[in-house]
Amino acid sequence: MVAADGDRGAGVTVRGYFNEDLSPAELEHRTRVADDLTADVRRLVSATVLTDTDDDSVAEARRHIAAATAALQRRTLDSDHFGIRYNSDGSRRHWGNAMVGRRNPIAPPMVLHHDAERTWAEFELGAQYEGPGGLVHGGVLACVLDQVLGSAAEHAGAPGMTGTLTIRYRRATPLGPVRAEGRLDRVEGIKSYATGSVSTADGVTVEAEGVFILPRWARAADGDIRTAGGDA
Ligand SMILES: CCCCCCCCCCCC(=O)SCCNC(=O)CCNC(=O)[C@H](O)C(C)(C)COP(=O)(O)OP(=O)(O)OC[C@H]1O[C@@H](n2cnc3c(N)ncnc32)[C@H](O)[C@@H]1OP(=O)(O)O
Repeated sequence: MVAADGDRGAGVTVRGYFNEDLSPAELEHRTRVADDLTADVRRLVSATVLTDTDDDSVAEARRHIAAATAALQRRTLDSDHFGIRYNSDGSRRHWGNAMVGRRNPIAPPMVLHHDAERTWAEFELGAQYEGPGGLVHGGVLACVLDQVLGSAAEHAGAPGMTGTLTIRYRRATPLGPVRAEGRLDRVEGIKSYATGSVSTADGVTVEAEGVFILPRWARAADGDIRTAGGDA
């Protein structure tokens, strides 16, 4: 397996992979703690956008937030990012990921599902993802599609870093429930081509195609990267 932020051998350094073998009970516990905390902070973010309360209430909220931040900072990770933490059996945790990270309140979150043909997620993009008034920010939609297309390629066994992502905004996406889906169309050597879309109840709003490229360091670490196990 890949070393933690270290020399992968043959001069290959892989940043952001950490081996931490967690027992099933410990993993279940950490998952529950992460989900509960992150859900609370997401509610806080939403409330921050939508509050219309008085100054005293805002000051009160800020004191509580400062206390909460200090409590969380009593002990922190050794690194400045969560990275991809994995067990020796190949199971992985991308809990810091901006789109799917279960420890990341910025993530909507998207919970990805896979079948033989596609990867998809149904989730809510609320007030904190606003671009034009009442509508989802275009950059957020690009981020969503980057993740879904990249994960579709990865799940189909052809992972890669986004080389090129082409987005077509067909019509505006109102804030609220959305569905995102992607599929791997073809593989040419180290390049995977994926397509996908975002839709609402009224139909497709955004289409995308992406080229995902297995980077040099992963080509050197080929067995490890391509055969890594599922996410927790
Ligand atoms: C693995 C774990 C993932 C796990 C991924 C899990 C899902 C993740 C979903 C989120 C994805 C992200 O956000 S990824 C983060 C955003 N993306 C990045 O940061 C990528 C930054 N760029 C890079 O690291 C690099 O430029 C790469 C990896 C894209 C390519 O570099 P390289 O590996 O050195 O490639 P190189 O040998 O020069 O070229 C190889 C072939 O690819 C072509 N090529 C090179 N760049 C591009 C490009 N941008 N768009 C199209 N094609 C390109 C070349 O013409 C060549 O074609 P030919 O001559 O052979 O025909």
